[in-house]
Amino acid sequence: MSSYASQLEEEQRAVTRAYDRLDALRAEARERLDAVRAAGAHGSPTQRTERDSFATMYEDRLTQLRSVEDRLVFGRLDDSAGGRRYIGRIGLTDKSHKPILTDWRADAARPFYEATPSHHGDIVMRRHITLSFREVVAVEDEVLDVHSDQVGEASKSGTLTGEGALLASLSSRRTGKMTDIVATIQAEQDHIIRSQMGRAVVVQGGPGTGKTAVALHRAAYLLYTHRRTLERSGVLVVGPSSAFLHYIDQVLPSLGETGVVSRTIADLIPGVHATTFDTPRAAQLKGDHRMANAIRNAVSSRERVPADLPVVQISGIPVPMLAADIEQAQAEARRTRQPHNKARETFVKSMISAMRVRYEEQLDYTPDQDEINRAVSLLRMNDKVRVALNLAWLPMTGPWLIDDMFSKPDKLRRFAPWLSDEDVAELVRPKGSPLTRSDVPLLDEALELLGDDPKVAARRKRDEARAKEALQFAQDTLAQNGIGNGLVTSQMLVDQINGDDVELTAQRAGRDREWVYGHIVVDEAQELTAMDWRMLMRRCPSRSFTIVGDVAQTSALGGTRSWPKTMNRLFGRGNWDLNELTIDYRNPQEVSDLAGRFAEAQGLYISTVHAVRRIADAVTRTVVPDRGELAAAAAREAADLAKRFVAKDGSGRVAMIAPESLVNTLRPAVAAALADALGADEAARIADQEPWDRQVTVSGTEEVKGLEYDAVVLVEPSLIDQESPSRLVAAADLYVAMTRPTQRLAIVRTSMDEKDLEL
Ligand SMILES: Nc1ncnc2c1ncn2[C@@H]1O[C@H](COP(=O)(O)OP(=O)(O)OP(=O)(O)O)[C@@H](O)[C@H]1O
Repeated sequence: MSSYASQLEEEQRAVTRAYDRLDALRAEARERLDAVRAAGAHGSPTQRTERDSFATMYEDRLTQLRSVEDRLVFGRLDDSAGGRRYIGRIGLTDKSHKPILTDWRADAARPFYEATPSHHGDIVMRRHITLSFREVVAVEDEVLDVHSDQVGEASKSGTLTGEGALLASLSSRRTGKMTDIVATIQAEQDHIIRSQMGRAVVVQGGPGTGKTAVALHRAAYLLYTHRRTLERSGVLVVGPSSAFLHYIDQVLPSLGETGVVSRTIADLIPGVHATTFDTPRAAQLKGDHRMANAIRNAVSSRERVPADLPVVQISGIPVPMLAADIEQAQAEARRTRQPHNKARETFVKSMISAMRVRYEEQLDYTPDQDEINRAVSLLRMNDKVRVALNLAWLPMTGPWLIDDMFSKPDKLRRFAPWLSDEDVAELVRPKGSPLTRSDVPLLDEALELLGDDPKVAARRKRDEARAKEALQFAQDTLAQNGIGNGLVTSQMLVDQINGDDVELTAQRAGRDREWVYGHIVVDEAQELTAMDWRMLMRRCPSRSFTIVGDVAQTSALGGTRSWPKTMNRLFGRGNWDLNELTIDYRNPQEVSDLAGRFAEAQGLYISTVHAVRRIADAVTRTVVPDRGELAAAAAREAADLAKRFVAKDGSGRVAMIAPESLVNTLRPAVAAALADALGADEAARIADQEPWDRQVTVSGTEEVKGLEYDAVVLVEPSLIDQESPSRLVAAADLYVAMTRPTQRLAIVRTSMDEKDLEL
């Protein structure tokens, strides 16, 4: 047997041992679950609740143990004393608590990602283990201490290499789902993943440098390291679009973390889902931080002294509503510092009592309590009083306030006096228009000032009471039974019963607008406006953020083009750290160079990136004489690429990125070309796929943010440029489009287009 084969065999034994242990733990959890279920619905209510809690706990444990099946073990560290530790997705120990596998997030796993020949501590060799299902198919060694014996051994057995594992993972076909990178996290990425919680960590990096990957692994790392805190408060991941959230949704579960809430800004408020978009200019105006004042003005305009104040007859006595009483009652209500709708209760109470005093003043005797009560209830029921009180302090819902403000130009001008006439014209829309993506932070601001729906408040109170009761119950159960057995810790039971399980936390957080998260991860953060940021800051007052983005890819007019400017304002100088990622793992060098040159020529500030792979024919160009031939040529190109990259097993992705005005013409052309090139059945299979999971797509530039494909067909770029709201936005959008492919970039354009824009 060759020595390489014997190395594989040796590792197979270690890997089999880890899987055997995993199987045993699964069987144990399964058995316990069955036993609990078999007990059925018998016993006292206390026993039943106890059994339910155990059942949920074992189910969760089973889910976790199942989710780590793929690539359970991927590394090994050898130390100078001859010790070995295997690195994997989770930590495992044998029955006598001896370690079998070290969790990638544990401190002991750090050198696997961070050790270098110049800084390796007592680690002398790092081994990458590649599995196919449960079989070891490759091992590669990096020797960190050149003086150690392992150098000779590794070179003898042919396992000595450098970046094979990384390059293999980068060249694999795209599946439409992002995969985790635990096995190949690079040192500059690891440094960010493991950085301290409690501060704002900003990650700037060019396209494909792993910002998204790093942000998600950091979330998993923080959940592991600060589980106690984050289990209670939860982690929120904010992404640019639902398609993007679909793309990343398997990364955290594959790392054993299922309890994270992921949302776009458009659906961050429970029960609200904005599906329409403003024009770029309107979105910019709405994103301006002064819009917070506009909302405040809109609310306070409903706390005023009406011009006509009524005098009402109560038991034949004229009772006036006085401006001075209104002012006094309003001051009292404001002093409560409660939101508008809640503070209104104080206002009304104090007004009724002021009017009662006015009533009493008219009498030449002292009324008894009955008479006073009668007068008060007559005042309360009086229509004129009710109308005047509403005019003085109107109860409102958030959506109504937003709708009202944007459907009345006079009001908008009054609440936002900095807007020009053109701005107002850009923003005004018919009453009853649907809520847009850029309305959402304004709505959130309004809800903050108005206060929540009373129903939501009541539910929160109930939840709190229930959680308190459950805690007591958990403590009693533990005291009576004393549970554990290694599989489930007593703390898990308390959390489980108390509803502090991460998954439950996520569910509760997701439906509570006022939920305060322990950490927020923001991806494509350069696109957020000042109002978006306000919405996120409210959700994490501890200011523990991971913020990743690229200021050269900003396409929102109100987005960020300089991190210091935005971050100093949000967190204060010195309270945030800027990290930079510099290696492009996605694009072939030829694509990365072309995109970089273009962006620079357009005046974008771009991060320097170094692409790690070369593919000689990565960029191709097709020029047709005129627009009449464009669709057919582009569709042919897409079909050729589909033939090459798209497989029946669902792997392989091709995207056509085109000017918005051509998308509707291109879609049928691509469908027809696919049928020609791949046959009707295969074309139909692709057409039937869910839009976010389709193997061949046609879209504008906005939808492809953060995503990646094996091949991209970029159509008529100068038209994309012309259709953009500004030159910089156009440049950023084209930069994004060009940097989506992992293998091929095909540019298809007319000769006119070629003259208009150098690329
Ligand atoms: N250490 C790594 N090992 C293996 N693959 C990696 C590594 N780092 C990044 N990648 C891969 O590189 C690709 C690009 O990563 P990612 O999408 O996180 O980049 P990004 O910086 O967010 O890009 P963009 O700004 O263009 O959205 C992904 O397929 C990711 O899995």
